[in-house]
Amino acid sequence: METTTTSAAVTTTVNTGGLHSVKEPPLNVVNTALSVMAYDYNPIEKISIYVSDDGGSELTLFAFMEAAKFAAYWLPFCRENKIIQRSPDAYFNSNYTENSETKKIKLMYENMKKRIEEVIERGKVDEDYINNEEELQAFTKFWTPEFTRHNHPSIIQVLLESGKDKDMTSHGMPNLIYLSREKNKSSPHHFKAGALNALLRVSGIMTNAPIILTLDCDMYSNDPSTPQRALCYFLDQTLRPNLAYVQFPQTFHGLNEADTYASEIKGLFFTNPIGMDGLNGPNYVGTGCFFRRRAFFGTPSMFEHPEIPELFPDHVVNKPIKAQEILRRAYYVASCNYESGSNWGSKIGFRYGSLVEDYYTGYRLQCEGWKSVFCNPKRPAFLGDIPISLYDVVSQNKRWSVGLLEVAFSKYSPLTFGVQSMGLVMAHCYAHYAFWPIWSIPLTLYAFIPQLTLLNGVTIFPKVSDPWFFLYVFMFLGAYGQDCLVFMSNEGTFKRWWSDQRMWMIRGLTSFLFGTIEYLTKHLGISTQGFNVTSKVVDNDQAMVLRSDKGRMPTRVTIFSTFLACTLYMAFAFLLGNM
Ligand SMILES: O=c1ccn([C@@H]2O[C@H](COP(=O)(O)OP(=O)(O)O[C@H]3O[C@H](CO)[C@@H](O)[C@H](O)[C@H]3O)[C@@H](O)[C@H]2O)c(=O)[nH]1
Ligand SMILES: [Mn+2]
Repeated sequence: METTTTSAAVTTTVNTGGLHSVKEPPLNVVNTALSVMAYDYNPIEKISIYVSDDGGSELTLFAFMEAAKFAAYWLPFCRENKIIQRSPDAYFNSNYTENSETKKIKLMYENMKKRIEEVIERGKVDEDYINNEEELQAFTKFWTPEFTRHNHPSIIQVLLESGKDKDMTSHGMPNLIYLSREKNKSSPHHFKAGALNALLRVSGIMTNAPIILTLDCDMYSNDPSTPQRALCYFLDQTLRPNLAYVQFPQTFHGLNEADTYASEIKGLFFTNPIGMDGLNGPNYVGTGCFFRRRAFFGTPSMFEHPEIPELFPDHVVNKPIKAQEILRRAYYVASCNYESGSNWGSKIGFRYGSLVEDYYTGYRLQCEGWKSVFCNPKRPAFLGDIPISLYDVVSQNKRWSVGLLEVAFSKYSPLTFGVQSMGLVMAHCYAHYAFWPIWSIPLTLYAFIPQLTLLNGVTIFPKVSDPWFFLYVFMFLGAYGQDCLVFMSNEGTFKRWWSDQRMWMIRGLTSFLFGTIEYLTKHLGISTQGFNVTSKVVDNDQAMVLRSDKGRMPTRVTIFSTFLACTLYMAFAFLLGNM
């Protein structure tokens, strides 16, 4: 697997928590994987797709066994018809031309979908859904009665082997590997960062491509030429050898006109990365990002040795991925205690210690002297699902808040360590995010104090006749005007800006506030909360199932009661003030 100027091996990792077949439906992950398996890349055999299933769900493995079969038809169909939209679900929902060929492939897709949905409905893979001895073995060997999500051995299944497996036109196919790392209660699993590090090692042992794309299960490829676009940067002599990653923006499909919950998060995914691109490069946002494998092993000038030579980023794998020796080693590096006492998570790989492992890893890499690039093509390279409800947005943001504060008050704080390592301006960009949650303090004060003063007859704002009033007006209009202009100049609309402002207030009074409280209680040892996966369903019935999830009710009530209390209080003050 070497890099030449014309082709490079690419590893694509698709993450699914599979934590909940309702929150992260296997069919979505399958669509994501198929969209990248169908990349326009020559030779396609150099692409390997690793699916990390952190929930260890047999349903996900089953879905991928089906997907591997369907891929043999889907890949040549896309290639021969020059299809741009290569996520089957998105393609069949678009305005495609119907003819006998598209009808045939649609029928196959529907059949696959039906089988996957039936298996999900039953909650397990029955024997009549299993096609051969090899598949049967996989299910019976791993999913024993003792198997639980939090306690199970590693599972590695090679579903497609490039070089051996061919599509219906005898053309090559990429590697497709299913991985669910070992889990047990006594070893920390480090959430997504832990899953990504296991992927980094397993892919290192099996194919060791120099370029890695990380993709979440809720984001499919929307443009088959994306790898070439990213590779242009990696092969550019002027950018090498300090370039660690090429980040594409997170873009979403299915936003309504006003983007009610401001899910687009324009500042985070568009405006700020454009600015940071003019400095050392944007922060990593967890998905749609191509990395140079070498960046995970030390600074550009100081190589950090992994434990075994097979994991060196320049190691050449010269055995087939199904070779006994390769598989044995892959299981070894996917095990729970492989990392104990090692540098994984501190000096090597994705970094541990924050719930926003993406922000933290990008930050630490840039502190080490690595650079990054923001690539924002006209046609979005990836399209993702937006959180489906206000509750989801708010709790996602609460999780981010906790993660950001973990960085803000660590020994790697952007204010201290950051300023020393990357300079004042870059450190300021990172600090801006790290301290986001403490905006809850001024926002909460702003939401309550004016009413309090109103009720008590105290004036805190200058009178219209007072010359200071103009300074106040100037600052008010200036701040909002500038924010609105920046928003609108990046393909924004006034309506969406308004939603963005509204959500900022809602976040301030809920996510940021509760995130700060959770961070404080966590650090005082009172509570230990983890990573709650954002749900990815759009189906209403399924959403209802999710809503009735018993354990989550109390947080929802407390989170919204603050906001409700504030609104009622404002209304009350308004009425009283007008009497
Ligand atoms: O223990 C875990 C938890 C999560 N995941 C996966 O991580 C991804 C991201 O989780 P999601 O619930 O979608 O989080 P979001 O808040 O929607 O994601 C944003 O924020 C995360 C934390 O900063 C980043 O990891 C994501 O890339 C970024 O899109 C998903 O594919 C999950 O399956 C795991 O593999 N293992
Ligand atoms: Mn997500």
